[in-house]
Amino acid sequence: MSEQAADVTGVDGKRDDDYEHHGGFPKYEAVTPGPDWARFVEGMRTLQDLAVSVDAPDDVVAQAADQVEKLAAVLTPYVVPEGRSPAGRTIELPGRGSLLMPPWHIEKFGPDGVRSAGEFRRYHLGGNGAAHGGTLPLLFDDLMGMIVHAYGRPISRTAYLHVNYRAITPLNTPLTVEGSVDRVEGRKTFITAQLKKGDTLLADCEALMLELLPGQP
Ligand SMILES: CCCCCCCCCC(=O)SCCNC(=O)CCNC(=O)[C@H](O)C(C)(C)COP(=O)(O)OP(=O)(O)OC[C@H]1O[C@@H](n2cnc3c(N)ncnc32)[C@H](O)[C@@H]1OP(=O)(O)O
Repeated sequence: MSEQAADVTGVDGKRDDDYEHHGGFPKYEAVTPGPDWARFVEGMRTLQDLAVSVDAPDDVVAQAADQVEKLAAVLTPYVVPEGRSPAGRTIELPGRGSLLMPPWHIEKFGPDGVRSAGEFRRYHLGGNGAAHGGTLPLLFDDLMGMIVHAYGRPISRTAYLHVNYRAITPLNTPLTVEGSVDRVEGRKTFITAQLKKGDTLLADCEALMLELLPGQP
């Protein structure tokens, strides 16, 4: 696995030193994992979709449970501390290679904003074919973290995230989410973002990201 430091020099000229010393955050570095990581993550996503959508006979469920337990036993010896797994740090993969994140890919990343595109899958189902309402704040919150980082602001945490649900968010349909910094006031970064299907607004979001003080978790 090769590692490279993320470029954390932003529009206000803040460099790695500033980045590393704000808050109690570990430094995350982008990685390019081995060739099977992408296949592993996509396979796990398929399993997540299946785990929430099958109604299989007991003997089939028993077989699946046996195999899942074997797989967990294979992986357990390799658990590492936060920030050391490729999950969440593999920029080129959907959801940065993290199962927590919807499998969306970054299309634009810079001080003028971040845009990401993808689909919600069966795993994200809420009811009646629509994405679960809780998946949208997850998508927006992760986007806010990327926006504040791409803008060159120091490590910040979400103080509030206000989501307006404007229309049903469908599954298995190409969507985009995009946002940018509106204004900065001291420690506060105000950001707005929109989730769209084509030109149709599905949801919009306003967030306050607060720069962490030294030592804040
Ligand atoms: C590559 C790696 C990139 C990593 C990016 C990470 C992104 C992570 C995004 C997240 O999801 S973080 C997880 C969700 N957020 C949290 O768990 C945060 C929990 N809350 C806290 O830790 C503290 O409340 C927080 C650090 C956000 C603020 O605590 P402080 O004690 O430093 O702030 P304080 O209460 O003194 O408020 C500072 C200012 O912000 C204002 N403020 C704080 N919370 C507010 C709020 N909720 N609404 C409006 N204003 C708020 C507050 O009024 C005040 O305004 P003024 O300076 O004008 O007086």
